[in-house]
Amino acid sequence: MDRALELLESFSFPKIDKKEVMPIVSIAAATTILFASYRLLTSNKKNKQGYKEIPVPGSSYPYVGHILSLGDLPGRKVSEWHKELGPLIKLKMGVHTWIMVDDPEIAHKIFVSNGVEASYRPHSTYGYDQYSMGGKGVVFAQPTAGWKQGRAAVLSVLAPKQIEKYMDSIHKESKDLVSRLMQSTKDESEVNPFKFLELNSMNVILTAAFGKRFDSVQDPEFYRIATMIETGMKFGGLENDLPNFLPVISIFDYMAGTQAKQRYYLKHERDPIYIKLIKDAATRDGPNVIKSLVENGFHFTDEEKLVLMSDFIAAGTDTVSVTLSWNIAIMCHHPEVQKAVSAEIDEFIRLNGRTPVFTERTQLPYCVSVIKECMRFRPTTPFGLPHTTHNDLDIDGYIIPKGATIISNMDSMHKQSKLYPEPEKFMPERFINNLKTMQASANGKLEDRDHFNFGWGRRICPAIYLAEVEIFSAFIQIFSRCFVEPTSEGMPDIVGAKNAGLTIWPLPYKVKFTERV
Ligand code: HEM
Repeated sequence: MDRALELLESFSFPKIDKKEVMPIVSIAAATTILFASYRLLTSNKKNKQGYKEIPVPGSSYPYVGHILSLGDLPGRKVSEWHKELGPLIKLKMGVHTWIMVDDPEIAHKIFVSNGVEASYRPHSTYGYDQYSMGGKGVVFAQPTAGWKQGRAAVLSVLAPKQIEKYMDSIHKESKDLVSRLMQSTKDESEVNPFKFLELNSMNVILTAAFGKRFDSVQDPEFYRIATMIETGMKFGGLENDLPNFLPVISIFDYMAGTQAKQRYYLKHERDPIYIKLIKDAATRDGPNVIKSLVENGFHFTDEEKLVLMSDFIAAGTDTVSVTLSWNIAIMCHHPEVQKAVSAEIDEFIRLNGRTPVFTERTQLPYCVSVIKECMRFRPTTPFGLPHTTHNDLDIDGYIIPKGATIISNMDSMHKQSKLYPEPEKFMPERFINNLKTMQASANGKLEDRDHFNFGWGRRICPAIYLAEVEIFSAFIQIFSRCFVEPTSEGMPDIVGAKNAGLTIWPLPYKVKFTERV
C-alpha cells in the first residue's frame, strides 16, 4: 500500500512505467479486472452492423487499456500507431474510449461538418470539476448558454480592432524581449530563452487583461504567476487525470491526496492571484479586458469572471512562449533561413525606415512562411484540446461512439505527405502561396488551411489573431537585430521534446543572440 501511495502521489502517467503501475492496478483492481477485461474485449462487437471497425493498436492491457503504452511523449507514440493503422484509431484509456484522428479531411468532417455535435468537451476531474468550478469559463465548459456568453466575451475583447489598442504594448514587449536576450547573452555568453519568452507573452496577455506587466524575470510576482500557470497546465494534461480513466484508482487518489493538492493549488495559489488582478484592473488607467467586459455589457458572477480570466491567461501565456521557443531552436539549425529572413526585413527597413508591423506582413512573404513552417514542423500542443460528442457520429462508414473523447494528433497531422510533401524537411517555401493570416486560414475552407495548431470548429482558438500578432512581432524584432547561434555545447535538440501536459516544449536549450552587423 505504501508503494501505491508513493506512486500515486507523483501522478503523471507518462512517467510511470508498466512495472510500476501494474502492482497498484493488481492490488486495486483485482476483483474488477476480469469483469473489465470482458467488457473491453466485447465492446467492439457492439458496433452497429455494416460499419467499419476503427483499428485498435495491439498494446492494450486489461483495465488500463493503452494508458501504459503511451510513454513519455504520447503524441509521438500515437503517430507511430497512425502510421501502422491509418488515420482513425481507437484507444482504450481505462474506462474511456479515445478516438484519435490525424487526417485533416476526416478531422474536418468530425469537428466542422458535425460541429454542433462534436463541440462538447469530455469530462475531466481536474478541468471540469475543479479548475472550472463545474464548467464555468470557456475552455472546459460544455457548449451551453454560459459557454456562449464566455466565448462571445473573449471574441469581443480579442477582435482585431480591440487588439489595435494593445499594439504599441506588443511592439514594446518584443523590443524589450530582444534587448533582454542580447544582454543575457553578453552577460553569460549564452541564454536559455524560455523564461524571457514567458515574460514576453505573459506581459502581453496581462497588459491586455488587467493593464499589468513585469519588468524582469527576477520579479517574484512574475515568478509566482509563471509557476502557477505551469502547474495548472500540467494538471490540465489529459494524461494526468488518472481517476477519470481508472475510477478504481480514485480511492488511492483520495488517499494520496492528489485531488486535495489540486484543490489546494486552486484555492491558495490560483484564486488569490486572479481575485487581486481582477480587483486592481477595474480601477487601473488605460484599456483592459476587465473594463471592456463591463463596457460591452457582459455580466459575469465573480466565480465566472475568475475562471474566464484564468482561461485567458493560462491559454494565452505558455502557448505563445512554447511556439516561439520552438521557432528559435529551429532557426538556430538553419542559418541560411535566418539570412534570408534578415535580408527580407532589412529590405523593408531600407524602404520604410522602420521595422514592419503585422498589417504589412504580406510584404514579408518569406518571414510569414517561416513562422508557419515552424508551427507545422513542431506543433505547440500534442493533442490540441479534446472534444466529445453526445450522439454517435457516422464518419465515412465508421461510427464515432457517443461519449468518446475525440482528439486530433497534432504531430502526425502536420506530417501528412499529401498536404506537406517531404514532411520531415523544414521547408518554409511550402507556404509562400498561402500568406493569409492564420486566423483567416483557420476559419476558412479546409483546402485553404495552412496548419491545424489552433484546433477545429466551434471550439477553435478564439485568440488566433492575438497569438499571430505576438509571434510575428517577436520574430521580426529578433531577426532584425540578432543572429541566433549555437553555443559550444552544440545545437538545441529539436528531435526530443518535453511533455508539459497541454503543451509540448523543446528540451531545455541554450543559444546565443548575437548582434547583427
Ligand atoms: C500559439 C498560440 C496558441 C495556440 C497554438 C492555441 C491553440 C488552441 C487550441 C488547439 C485550442 C482548442 C481548439 C479546439 O478545441 O479544437 C484553443 C482553445 C482556446 N484558446 Fe488558444 N492557442 C493559442 C493562443 C491563445 C491565446 C493567446 C489565448 C488567449 C488570450 C487563447 C485562448 C484560448 C481559449 C479561451 C480557448 C478555448 C476555446 C473554447 O473552448 O471555446 N489561445 N487554443
